Formats: sequence, C-alpha cells, structure tokens
Amino acid sequence: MLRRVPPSLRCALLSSASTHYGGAQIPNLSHYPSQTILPQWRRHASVASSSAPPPPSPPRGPSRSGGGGRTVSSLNPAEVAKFAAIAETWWDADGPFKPLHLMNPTRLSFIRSTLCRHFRRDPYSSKPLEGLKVVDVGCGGGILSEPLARMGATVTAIDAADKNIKIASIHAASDPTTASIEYCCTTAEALVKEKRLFDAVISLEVIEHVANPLEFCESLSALTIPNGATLVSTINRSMRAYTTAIVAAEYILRWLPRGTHEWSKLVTPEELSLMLQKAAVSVEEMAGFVYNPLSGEWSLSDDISVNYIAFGVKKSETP
Ligand SMILES: C[S@@+](CC[C@H](N)C(=O)[O-])C[C@H]1O[C@@H](n2cnc3c(N)ncnc32)[C@H](O)[C@@H]1O
Ligand SMILES: [Mg+2]
Repeated sequence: MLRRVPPSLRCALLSSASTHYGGAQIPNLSHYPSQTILPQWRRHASVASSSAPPPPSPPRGPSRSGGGGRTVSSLNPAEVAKFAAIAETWWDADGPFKPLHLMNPTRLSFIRSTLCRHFRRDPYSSKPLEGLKVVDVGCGGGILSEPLARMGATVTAIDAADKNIKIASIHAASDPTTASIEYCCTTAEALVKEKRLFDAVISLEVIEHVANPLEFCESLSALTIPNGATLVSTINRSMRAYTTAIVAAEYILRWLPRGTHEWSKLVTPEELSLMLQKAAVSVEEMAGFVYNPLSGEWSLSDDISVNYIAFGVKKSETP
C-alpha cells in the first residue's frame, strides 16, 4: 500500500521526462515555464524552469538549514482566522473536523510505520515512538498530537491560532499521558529562530493554508535534524479533489465550512516533492488517503489524486 521511492526515482523526479510515482504520473517540471506548473508561487518560482529565467529573488539572509538565520512568515492571517472561528469544535467528532477525526487512524498508521521503519523501532510495542522528539506544526486542537504522545513521543505542538492552542491544552490536560505535550501558539519560522530541532517534523493539512508553501517547507526542514523525518499531508490540486474535497465536502455534504479550501492554494504531490527536495528533504514514501462512503472509513492507498501524505528524510549535509 505504501510507495517507497528508490534513490534512482528520487533523482528522476528532476531529470526524467515522465515518472510513475505513488500512482501518479510525474511530468518533468523543468520542461514547463514555472507559471504553468506553479501559478500561485510565481513570485518565488523556486522549482526553476530551464526555459524561463527565474524572477528576481527577494533579499535573502543566511540559509536556515542549520537552524537559524532569516525569518519569514508562513502565516496567512485570513486562513488562520478560519480555524480560530471554529476552535470550540475541534473535539466534536461530528463537527467541522469530522473528516480529520475519521482520517486520524489511517494517517497515524502511515506515520507509525514510516517512523518506526526509519528510526528502527518496533511498531508493535506499546510506545513505539518513545524517546523521539516530534513537533506537530499547525496542530489545531491536538487531534494528532495526543496519539503521538500516547505512542511515547516527546511532543511539541504549535499552532498560529491562540484559540486552538487553548482548546488543545485543556483537552490534553485531562490525561496524564498527553498532559506532557508542550503546546505553544507560534509558527514554524519562530521555532526555527529559536534553533529548535526535532527528530520528526509533522505538518498535516496545513501547507494548503500557508502564505508561502516553499518557505514553509524550508522551515519544516530547518526544524528537522539531519537524517530526521519530515511528514506533510495535504490535498492534491486535481479535478477529483475539486469535485470531492471542495464541491462535495463544502457545498453538498457541508462537512466543512464553505471556503475552507481554495483551489489555487492546493499543492500537487509533484510540487510538494520538489519543494521538499529544494529544502533538503528527500521524499521517500507517499500514500493516498481514500474515503469509502459506504463504510465511512478512510484507508491508505496508492491513489494520491485527492488526499495524500509524504514522508521525507532530511539530508545529512546541506550545501
Ligand atoms: C486543517 S487544520 C489541521 C490541524 C491538524 N494538523 C490536523 O490535521 O489535525 C490547519 C491548522 O493549521 C493552522 N495554521 C495555518 N497556518 C499556519 C501557520 N502558518 N503556522 C502555524 N499554524 C498554522 C491553523 O490554525 C489550523 O489549526
Ligand atoms: Mg485543509
């Protein structure tokens, strides 16, 4: 069910004309003008085109790969406000976050298996992540942070919305296993500035809500120790995602408030892989999350056309 990306294929992401990856066809992005592939990132155009000259870069300080350096903000206040407005509903399993609650066992299964394989842990032990320092970036109400703590990880969980952090802290305090979670209202960039480092950096369903996805990936990378793990999940910018994750989920089924997801801000698996690669993280595995309307359950799949998750490893040395 899970796709491992062999080293040759990783290179092929940038060099071949067309590559099969996790069930998706990856075009050679270098053949296209950056505007065609990455319309929403035109100004940053980091996944460079060979035919079009890159736009002028904004002034840059030192790289943050080592954990310090320039500060940028991934914050899009309008996006964060959407989540702050419904913060009280985080733990209502039938509320607006119902899809995340239903998806949680499936995404935890991917996280547990990839982290255990990478860090050589026993996935069947009661605390497979014991001793690992993990940060949950954009944690919301702590739906993911709590089970990570129960699996033994030392969890730091951050969110840009203060209301989310308050709700998450109150909820976690009721259980001794989760009361140890370090909740903080902040951004990934601010943690980078504090030179914080983690064995695993996890950011689920956040990248499609940030101001600049590439800089966000760079911050996630800067928070990851060399050879550490970076995991990102999001929604593909595909026609299927438009019809299911936006039209059906927001307008027909009303699972999510209208306007939760903007089509133009969605990120394809190819774009995510390339942004992470540019940020010194090699994507090694990818899987889709697929919803079965009959059972009401999610499962892992090769189908990454709508919801998907990527597991990457931070390069041990950055240039
Ligand atoms: C869809 S929720 C995902 C919550 C959680 N990761 C999960 O999957 O259960 C997105 C969260 O990201 C937060 N967020 C958005 N932009 C952010 C940023 N730049 N830095 C930190 N958090 C952010 C929002 O406040 C919101 O709680
Ligand atoms: Mg989302």
